[in-house]
This record gives sequence, structure tokens and C-alpha cells, in this order.
Amino acid sequence: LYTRQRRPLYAFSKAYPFGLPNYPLIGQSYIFRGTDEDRMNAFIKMGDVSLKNGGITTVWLGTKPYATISDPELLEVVAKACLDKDTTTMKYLRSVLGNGLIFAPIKIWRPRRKIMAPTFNMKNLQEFVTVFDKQSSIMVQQLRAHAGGGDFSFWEFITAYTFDAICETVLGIELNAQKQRHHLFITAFDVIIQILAKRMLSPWLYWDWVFRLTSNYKPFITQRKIAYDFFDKVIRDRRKELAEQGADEDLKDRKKTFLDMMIVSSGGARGYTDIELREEIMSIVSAGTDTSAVGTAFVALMLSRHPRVQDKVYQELKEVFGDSDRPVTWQDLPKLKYMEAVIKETLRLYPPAPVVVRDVHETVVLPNGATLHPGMGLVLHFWATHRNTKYWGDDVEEFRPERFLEGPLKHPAQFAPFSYSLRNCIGGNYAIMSTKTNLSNLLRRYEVLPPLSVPPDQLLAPFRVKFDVMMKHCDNFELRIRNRHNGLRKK
Ligand code: HEM
Repeated sequence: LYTRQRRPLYAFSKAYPFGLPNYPLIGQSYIFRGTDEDRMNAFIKMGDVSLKNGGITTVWLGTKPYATISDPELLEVVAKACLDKDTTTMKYLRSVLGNGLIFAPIKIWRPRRKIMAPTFNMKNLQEFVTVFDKQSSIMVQQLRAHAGGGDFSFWEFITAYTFDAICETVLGIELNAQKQRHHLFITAFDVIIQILAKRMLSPWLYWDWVFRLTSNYKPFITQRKIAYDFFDKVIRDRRKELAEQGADEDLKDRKKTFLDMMIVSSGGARGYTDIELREEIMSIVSAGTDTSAVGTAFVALMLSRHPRVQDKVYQELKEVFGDSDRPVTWQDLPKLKYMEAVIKETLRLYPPAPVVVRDVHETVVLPNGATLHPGMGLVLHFWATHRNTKYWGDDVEEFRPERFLEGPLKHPAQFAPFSYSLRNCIGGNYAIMSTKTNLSNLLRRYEVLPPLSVPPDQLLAPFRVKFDVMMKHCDNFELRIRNRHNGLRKK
């Protein structure tokens, strides 16, 4: 494997070493052995070494070296120069999402991003706030059984909320995941993600013939079909409805969904095929559900550990809503400035997508003189960038939302939970608006408290986290809630 073309890769790795043995065929991928928590710890270790080495280190996954970046100045350059996702690890996600925006090769990605971008404009997002409000009010109702009770997992409530909100805004259907639980389609999604996460970080499963021999293959195929059938039916029904109305270009009088808008913006009946539509719709659903749920759930955990911060959020809610339990409107959201700082500070410490993996196709010279070469991979390490003391100061591990209210950051790429540059998250504003609406309803009704299972002297310890295709809390986002007796809610 040591050929002349690969010489620069070895030279790079020598200049920015990770410091662990690099074995033939598996490289350093053995650091990802073990549980989901071990996998996240391996990513954290990569980030720590990168920070210690001035924001860059090299980790070998199989026979490919990955430059791991944690300095915003370097991150800014590579995020712009290397737009293609890493084929080695991401092709397995493509085996489900096809050429959907999130993993599409760059040639397909460009025109598709142009079609999707306008559907996320602010006016459309504002209309979705009524859906966020309706669905989060259901969540608040469902939580009643736990008010004043013991520890419970917030995860199942918040994940059902995001599924309901996403399915209504994207597809225009009421999934009712919050009321029904265990929806066939959600189970399918869960199983697919678990299997893909394992495959992506296990080079020995990269060969299809090996994967086919494992016990994961059959459930993967079965669940993928369930997911496809679900989306295909929604798309067929929607097309039919639009055709029956005889005006698939005119959405003026109906409540818009991403599916409708995508049919229109791709060119109506002459635009996206059903498969292309399914790819795009599945991309939004899969990119938008777990990420938002993880983000909001970590905010709730943080508030449960930081009562003074929670008090300030509550005071702000009182200023905006007074004593009313009225629905949240889009006009309320920009007023919740402190809440926004709390959300950002949580995303800084616990970014739901802690890393993004890209490919290097052309030579790129970095501001520190390092040169990336074709054949390398790239890890944009947001977790570590968010802990870079050069930009954040020595209190990086502290939860201090005020840092987002103290004027502009030192570098635009030092805070990148939604990634950076052209291929960043298209749903960042959607996520913040959905989270703010959800928290406004949750926190007007309940106070969130830490779980009794965690000893008081451990409450401010960093959370134990794990990685499937996303970062999550090892203890399933356990907390307690209590009704606010002095509260705003009259019901
Ligand atoms: C807290 C919530 C969220 C986080 C932390 C997050 C984070 C990210 C990240 C890190 C990427 C990868 C960007 C890259 O490769 O550099 C991404 C891409 C994407 N996200 Fe999000 N996301 C969130 C919510 C959402 C929501 C709510 C939606 C849709 C409703 C969404 C839709 C997408 C799509 C479609 C892409 C692919 C964009 C492209 O490749 O052009 N995300 N997101």
C-alpha cells in the first residue's frame, strides 16, 4: 500500500501524528472498538490530540488518513475547499438515502441545494411555528404523568415531538408518534441507523459480501423497505391530490409542506421523479429529527443542572408571555434572546453532530502551511473546535450562555454546530425555531430538575455521551419535572 502517489499522505501523517500505532489494513480504527460510548470517547480523543497539536492531527481509518481539524482558521478553509462527503464512510448512508442532499456527490448536490434552499426561507419557517406549537403542546400534555414524580427519560418524548413536527411540516401528515408510540416507520428508522453506525466505523464490514453474512443484513433490508414504502405512499398520494386539483404549480391557498414546495420548485410534473423526491424528503427527515431532538434534550438537561440559568429563561418567558398560556407565535421567537444564548451554549458543549467527514479531492494549502492531498479524508471536529481555548478562553468547559451575548465571536467558524460554509446545515433556523417553541411551552408549564439517581456532587460533571450516527446522552436524557405553582399556566 506504500506507493509513490501515497507518499505525501504518509509525510502528512508523520508531520501531524496521532501518536498511536498504525496497523496494516485497519490503521488506527481499533480506537472505535467497543460500545457507542467507546466510539464517542475515541472521537473525543481525536479532538484532544488535534487541539494539543495546534488544531490538526491525522488518524488512519483503514488505509486512509483523515486530517482532523479543530482550529477555526483551518476549519474555515477546508469547509469551503472540500465540499464532498467522505465516500469511504458515507457510502453506506447513501445506500439508504441515495443521492439525497445530505450525502450527494458534489455534482448532484449543487443543483439540488439550489432547489431546496428557497423552501427553507424565513417566511415558510414562520408558518411552521403553528405546527411546532401544536405538537409541543401535545408533548407538554403527555408529560403530565411525570410531573412531581421521579426520574424518567425525556428522550422518548422529545424524539416523538420532533418526528411529529417534521412529518407534518415536510409531508403534511399527522404521524401521531406522540400519542401512538412505536410507529412502524420510526422503528424502521431506528434499526437502520443503528446498523449503519456500526458499519461506518468497522472497516471489516465495508465489503458487501462480509456485511451480507452478518445478522444485520436481513433486518437492514427489511426495515429499509418499510421506510421506502412509507415515503413512496405519501409521495404518490400527494402527487395524486395535486393532479386532481389540476394546479400543481399553485400552492397559494394551501398550507405548504416541504414536499409540496419541492414538487413545485423542481419543476412540477416535469421536475423531480418520485425517487428523487423520496431521496430529498428522506434527507430532510433523517437530518432533521434526531439532531433537533438531541439538541433540545441537552438544553433541558443543562437547565436541570443550572437552576439560575433556568430562572433567567423563565423570567424572559414571563416578559414575553406575561401570565398567559397562549400559543407561541413566530413573532415571540426573536424576543427570546437569553433562551437563544442558552441553546447556543448547549450546542457548543454538546453538538449533536460532533464531527463531519469529508473527502479531499484536490491539493489544499492551509494557513498553517500544512498541505492536504487527494486521497485523504477530513474530519471537521466541531466538538473540539468548540473547546479551543485560544478562541473561547480558559472556561471552555463551563456552561456560560452569557458568552453569546457579549459581542461577536473571535472567529466566525469557532461556533459551528450547523457546520460552516456552503455545505452547512440547511435546517439551522428551522431547528432553533422548533427548539425555542418547544422550550417555551415546556418551561412555562414545568420546572426541569436533575434526576435523583445522580449524586449531588456529580451534577456538574460533564455528561457521559455516546455516538451512533449522532451524539447522544448515555443515560437517555433522564430528568425530573415539577409543575410550576407560581407559574404562568392557568390550566
Ligand atoms: C440542532 C439541530 C441540527 C443540527 C445540530 C444539524 C447539524 C447539521 C450538520 C453538522 C450538517 C452537515 C453539514 C456538513 O456536511 O458540513 C447538517 C446538514 C443538513 N441538515 Fe442539519 N442539523 C440540525 C437540524 C436540521 C433540521 C431541523 C433539518 C431539516 C428540517 C436539517 C437538514 C439538514 C440537511 C438537509 C442537511 C444537508 C445539507 C447539505 O448537504 O447541503 N438539519 N446538519
